[in-house]
Amino acid sequence: MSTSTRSVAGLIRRQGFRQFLELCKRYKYLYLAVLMLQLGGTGAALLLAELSRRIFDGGAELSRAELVRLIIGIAVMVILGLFFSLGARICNQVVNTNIVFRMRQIILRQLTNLSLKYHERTHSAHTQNILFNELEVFKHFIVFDMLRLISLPVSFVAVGIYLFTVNPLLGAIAILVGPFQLLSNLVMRGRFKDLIADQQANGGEVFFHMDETLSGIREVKMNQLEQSVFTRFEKVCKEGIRLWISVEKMEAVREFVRLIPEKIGYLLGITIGAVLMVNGDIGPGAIIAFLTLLDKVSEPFVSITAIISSLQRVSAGAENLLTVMEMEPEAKDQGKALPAKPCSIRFDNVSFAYEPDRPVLHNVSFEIPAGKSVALVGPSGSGKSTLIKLLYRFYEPISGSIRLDERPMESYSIASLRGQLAAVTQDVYLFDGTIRDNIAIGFADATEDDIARAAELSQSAFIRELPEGLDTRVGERGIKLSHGQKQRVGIARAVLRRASVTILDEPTSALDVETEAMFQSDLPKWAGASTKIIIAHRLSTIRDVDYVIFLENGRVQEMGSPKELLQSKGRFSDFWRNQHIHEFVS
Ligand SMILES: Nc1ncnc2c1ncn2[C@@H]1O[C@H](COP(=O)(O)OP(=O)(O)OP(=O)(O)O)[C@@H](O)[C@H]1O
Repeated sequence: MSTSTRSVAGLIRRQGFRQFLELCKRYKYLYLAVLMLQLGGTGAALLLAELSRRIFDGGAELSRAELVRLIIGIAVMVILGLFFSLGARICNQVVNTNIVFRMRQIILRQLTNLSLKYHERTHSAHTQNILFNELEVFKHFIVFDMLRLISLPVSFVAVGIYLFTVNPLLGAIAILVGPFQLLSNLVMRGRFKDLIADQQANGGEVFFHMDETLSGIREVKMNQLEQSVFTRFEKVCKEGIRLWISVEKMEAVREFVRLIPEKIGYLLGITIGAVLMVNGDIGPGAIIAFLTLLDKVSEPFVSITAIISSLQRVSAGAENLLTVMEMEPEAKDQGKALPAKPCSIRFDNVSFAYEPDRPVLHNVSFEIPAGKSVALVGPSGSGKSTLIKLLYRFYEPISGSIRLDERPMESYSIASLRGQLAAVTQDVYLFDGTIRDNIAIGFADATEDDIARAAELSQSAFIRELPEGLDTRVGERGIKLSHGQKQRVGIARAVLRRASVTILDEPTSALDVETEAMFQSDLPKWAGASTKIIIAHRLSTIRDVDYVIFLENGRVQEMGSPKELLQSKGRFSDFWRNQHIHEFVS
């Protein structure tokens, strides 16, 4: 982490930080209400001190009526003070709740707008850590400290002036206590920031371990990894305990240092006040006022101390959050709309690499005429899925171009491009909702007829047999459905889209032979006239396609109709014979 990022000044200059500060503007009236209530509280405290001073200075000379009036005044100030603090607390909580939820919305929106590249490179636990741990650090600053920052100067000046008028010497002591308290922020500043950064990193590790264990719970159980998972997690937790205790100790030491000037001020005030009183320069009321208000004068400095500490926490502990906020989101709406009709696809010398020095595609060129079907075939890792990712514009080619209907794909908006692509993958992701929700995902206005047709064309007869039919809940990731049933729902989803391009990543792998055959023969019916790209691992899937593109090590080795390629006895034919000898023979 760079020093500039970790310095408070560097932090304030950062765009990610300012974006959150902007959020505060929305709540300016609530902040104002809190400010007024806090100032009301300071006013009540001042009057309380003044009334107390009058009682003690008046002593035996006060008439009964005056004494009663002063005591009633004190009672009113105490009650007002209570109500001011109640009101401030409620407003504070309203701001707090709003800001936390809005910050979550901002961060989630930013995360969903970031490219797939970011998400493929970042562990989901890391992202969750940002959403929870780092956000918590930020929230504390924005919600609590910002509010205190506003009321600080006013109460300091008001109380300071009052004490000065009561007695300049006592006033000076009270005012000087505060600035000395700021020194506590210098205590182990660098070490404090290092610890906070380590603490946040450890928070990320905790999330990482929990996420890995729970996401892979089936593998953990099948391989009896419970103990080793627990042992590793225990180590991370021990480190967490060490770091948290170290931070708390450091905070305690800083608090101790902060209290020293306050206590010295208290002792000095009592001593000097007593001398002045004995000499008859001030009455006992002045000392009472001093003691009542000493806290109030130093309060702003206590707040500044907390704010600086909080900023130090943010600058060291919210680095990932700020980095994410400053990333460029996908510009999904720039460009013209891709027409809703089957389109031709042309790859011209496309090369691509995920990592700079590891090319995955080399000068890939092919063309798929509009409405035709093409099978992408090749050994594992040859780059088939990568071609699809480029088509979705999840990544950009390093060189070469991809054209849709003879126009560069960059000329179309990403939103319309993705809207015209329908993909069915082997591993269909179902959201926790009903089957109907999962089929109609992204199509809020799909009619019952559309959904029923999609279910029918995807051979999803099983839905009718479920007691709640389309309203059956599928559970987390569709856990309540079999693999084949999930795939049918995925197919129904694609059918509903009526997209220009249909992409099938071996979608029938989990279907029984009979259903697969029906599915294949119905392909033209459900995929309509769309251009079809099929990633194939089984000969049965590609028998009827118009063209086959055989990829190997990121290069197109052969192209042609399935029959031609099988007859030519080239690389594709060899590959197929080796991989699918039984199917081939049959
Ligand atoms: N997100 C990624 N980051 C880095 N490398 C990747 C990423 N995704 C894929 N690769 C690499 O790119 C190469 C091509 O992968 P791709 O998934 O396109 O192959 P594939 O032909 O679809 O394989 P399969 O048939 O096994 O699905 C592989 O070497 C793979 O390791």
